Amino acid sequence: MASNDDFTFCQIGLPADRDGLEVSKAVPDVSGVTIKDESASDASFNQSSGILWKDKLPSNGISKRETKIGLPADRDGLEVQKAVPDVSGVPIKDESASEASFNQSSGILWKDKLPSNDISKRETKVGSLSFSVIDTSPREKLTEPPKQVAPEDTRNSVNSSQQQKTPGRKPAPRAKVPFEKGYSQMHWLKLTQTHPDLAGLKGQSNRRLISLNEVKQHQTEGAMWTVLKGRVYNIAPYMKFHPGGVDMLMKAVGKDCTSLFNKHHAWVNAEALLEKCLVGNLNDSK
Ligand code: HEM
Repeated sequence: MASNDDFTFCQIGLPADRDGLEVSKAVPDVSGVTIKDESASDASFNQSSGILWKDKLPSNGISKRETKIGLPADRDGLEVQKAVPDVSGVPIKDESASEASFNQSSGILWKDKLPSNDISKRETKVGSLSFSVIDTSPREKLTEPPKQVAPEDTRNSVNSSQQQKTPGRKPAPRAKVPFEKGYSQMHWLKLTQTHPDLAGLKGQSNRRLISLNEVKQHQTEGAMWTVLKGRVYNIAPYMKFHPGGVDMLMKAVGKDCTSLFNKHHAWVNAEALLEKCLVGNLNDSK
């Protein structure tokens, strides 16, 4: 095959691996058939001649046939379909359909998104092979050169299509702070497993009820208490490990930070992360 690039070959009837589809697989009995680009020396498409392709059969073959489409056309707008005659019962349909899709059940491999009046289609039969050559380039293209679009217009049209894709609001930028060496989340996990008393309980139970007033009194370097979802934690040891930075976490000290926490990362599993920092439960009554 001289140049597969010029054609789209389709197997009708037997939905198969699209990528692996070759003409030899789709038409098993036509080993003598070659399909060549018109410009034999140059494998590329010859725009000036407007010849799209021709198919030849060997001298012992039934006939030789050339198919031409009159005017040069947009290469991208061309499709060549090959049909296996055994499955001629399967209709080649919907070339003019308004949607491009692969329909497994009908065996149609593709259709193009073009209005019906834009398609010129020729069907030929050579021996056991039938060919459809469809010129899908819009008619006006053949007569009129493409309209020049002013650069400003192009920009506008790009912008408008981008606007359509972009949702109304941009998501808030992430505010993660690069961690200091030795203060990654992995290091924190290790510390929670090795440190004997991160909460600073000094033997006290972590089930006792703590008032908000007591929480407020713990704002020193070694004991920074906060309330999160009804539990009181000493977050002092976690300060430098907090991915949002020390400054952010400092806002939680001495008060109930539940709403702040949820505002920034409701998905974070603080119960697990701060398990070893638990001091007690908040006493709601006071
Ligand atoms: C008190 C317990 C807290 C814990 C255990 C905690 C834990 C975390 C974790 C694990 C992350 C990384 C999230 C991710 O990668 O998706 C994070 C990020 C962050 N945290 Fe916290 N945090 C706490 C409190 C707070 C508070 C009170 C604030 C705000 C005042 C805050 C502000 C942030 C910010 C701004 C980020 C970066 C967000 C981002 O990456 O988009 N955190 N925190």
